[in-house]
Amino acid sequence: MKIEVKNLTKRYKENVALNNVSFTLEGSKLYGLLGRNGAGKTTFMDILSGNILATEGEILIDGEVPFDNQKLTESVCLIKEGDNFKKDLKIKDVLKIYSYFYPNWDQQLADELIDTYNLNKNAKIKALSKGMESALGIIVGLASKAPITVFDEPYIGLDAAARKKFYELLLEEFETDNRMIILSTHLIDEVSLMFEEVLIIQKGSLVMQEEAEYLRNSTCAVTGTKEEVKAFIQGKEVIETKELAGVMTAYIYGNADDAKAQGLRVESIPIQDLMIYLTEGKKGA
Ligand SMILES: Nc1ncnc2c1ncn2[C@@H]1O[C@H](COP(=O)(O)OP(=O)(O)OP(=O)(O)O)[C@@H](O)[C@H]1O
Repeated sequence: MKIEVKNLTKRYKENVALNNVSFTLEGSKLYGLLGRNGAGKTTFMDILSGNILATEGEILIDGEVPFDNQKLTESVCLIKEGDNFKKDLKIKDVLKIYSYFYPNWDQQLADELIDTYNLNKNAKIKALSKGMESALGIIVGLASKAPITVFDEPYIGLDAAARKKFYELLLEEFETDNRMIILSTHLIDEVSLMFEEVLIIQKGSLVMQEEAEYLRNSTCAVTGTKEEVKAFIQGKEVIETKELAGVMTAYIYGNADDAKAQGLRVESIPIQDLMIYLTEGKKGA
């Protein structure tokens, strides 16, 4: 499916959550939607899911506006950080409701995942721990088989092992199904290797949209003595430098194969560090 975001603005009174943002997402990819607190990520996901209206501009899904459009809302499954389900329902009721709503619902997958996450189908939502409720969100999101599935920080309260399971499930999903998944997360280091494309939003504006592979190949971190690194980065496009006890690391754009020949250590830059740099507006050396 194709999502076209055109000059999208959302204002809450004087608060501008999204400011004239435009971009396109297309095909079955795992998108990472990143940004600091309050950047506008959730607002974008709410408009995409047809939950709220834009103030100006629009989002088109395969050419149509999602608000009040049942065909499209059946194609988009948004799982939020919490409060996805009514507290008085039982897990089995939640599964039934979602199975009616999503035409591609996969009951077998839902049942398998209920076992995987050790949930009791007869338990009420209000009796679940935070982690259990998050697990149910993940189960519903995956079993919905919605062509566009959006996870907004879906794992509050989930421990590291349960999160790892979620990442494995996401990857399995990609091997077997054609669907676009948008994952918004602050745990970037845990998932960045899975992203195929990364979007970074800062204060309501898009500051970067790039293929993750390109990011990995077009930037690098070079480490060595302060003198060596300073000499090496002369004339290069530097993102950031860090120095500790005479050892310097420079994040630069471009290929640094020649740095290895000079005895410098060359590594890739964690996407999390790029995000912090881009959203803090730090200057390079
Ligand atoms: N219902 C609302 N009423 C007023 N302001 C709102 C509302 N929802 C969001 N905002 C504001 O819009 C801006 C963007 O919020 P949003 O929740 O989209 O950010 P976010 O990137 O999802 O943040 P986080 O990573 O903390 O979840 C913030 O300044 C927020 O205070």
